[in-house]
Amino acid sequence: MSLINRKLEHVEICLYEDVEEIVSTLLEDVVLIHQAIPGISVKDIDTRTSFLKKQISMPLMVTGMTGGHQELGKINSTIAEVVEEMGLAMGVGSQRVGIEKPETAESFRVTRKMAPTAPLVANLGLPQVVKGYGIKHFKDAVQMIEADAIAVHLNPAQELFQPEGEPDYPVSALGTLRDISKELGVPVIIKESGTGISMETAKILFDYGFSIIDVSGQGGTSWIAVEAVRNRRKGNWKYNSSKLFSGWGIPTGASLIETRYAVPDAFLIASGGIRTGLDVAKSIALGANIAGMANPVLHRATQGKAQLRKFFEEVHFELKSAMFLTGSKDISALRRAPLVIWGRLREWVESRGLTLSTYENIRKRA
Ligand SMILES: CC(C)CCOP(=O)(O)OP(=O)(O)O
Ligand SMILES: [Mg+2]
Repeated sequence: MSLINRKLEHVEICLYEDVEEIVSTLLEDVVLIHQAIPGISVKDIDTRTSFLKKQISMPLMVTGMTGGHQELGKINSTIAEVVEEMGLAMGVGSQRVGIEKPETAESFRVTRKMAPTAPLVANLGLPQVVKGYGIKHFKDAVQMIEADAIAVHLNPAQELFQPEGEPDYPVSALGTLRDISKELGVPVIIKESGTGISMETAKILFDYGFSIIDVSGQGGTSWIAVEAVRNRRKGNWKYNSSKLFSGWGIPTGASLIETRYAVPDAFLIASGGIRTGLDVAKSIALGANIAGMANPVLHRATQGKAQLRKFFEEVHFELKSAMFLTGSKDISALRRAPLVIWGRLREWVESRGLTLSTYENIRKRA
């Protein structure tokens, strides 16, 4: 029962405890340049793009959050219905519980039932590959939601501070995952979980053949902070240390630049603290192919479909607003939109030995 309880506890903590925005994404240090003659009309703006060989209405996916209990299945169902209606993409939470507790698989399966055509992303953790998960587990997870891809989550910081965590992350697991991916039939996405991907790690992922990367940086939900709450509730000795590390990780804006710099041809998903359509626009201009949101969607989903629909409509308007005011008629134009990187994000880039002029060329070719 502890695995299922952890799934329920994670969602309850993300909804009701203070575990977000411990530090900034540094996206506030990205300024899209205003153009007083945009040269286009808002009505002509095209926000569509493609993801996993399907077209989506704007470069946004709901990144994997939950599943593993009937109540969590209701959340997946609500999100999936609105995602399908609005032409977006969606991931599910770790399906380890759906495999180890088959009675909970319906809480994942409902996602494809409610989103028959949307791009859907399955989810398993690299710790499970270390623990022996093989091609059958991966095929089961993909089949469970008829997924278009599977995200393999990297969560070493969360596992380290989780009371029952499994902080084992040998590089050899990537070799095992590469072998699995060759037989799987759908692409493997590598996603972090709120602490970001560095340029060193991006290079290792690329060397092992993984080039669809969700950076999931710091600035949104801190999963170390989530486990700190669990430690507090359980009186676990790790509590103080997990509080100390709650802001650990690479801010999303910095992780996006590092990953794009390291792997210029990767398909990049920018998640971790993406809260508005302006964040989405900045992420695309900075080099992401699409953006990802989780916790803000979870909050609206628990308020009902109408609230979630209204939220996505606001995000779409904010994205179109940034595109109009930068004179970007479509997503490929937005990717080349002039921008300034200043403040701490500029300091981060320079102290990591990256040159902004080189980055400018890289981000525009993506
Ligand atoms: C992926 C992470 C952000 C949330 C789930 O962490 P977890 O260790 O509970 O996931 P598992 O059920 O796969 O162990
Ligand atoms: Mg785990």
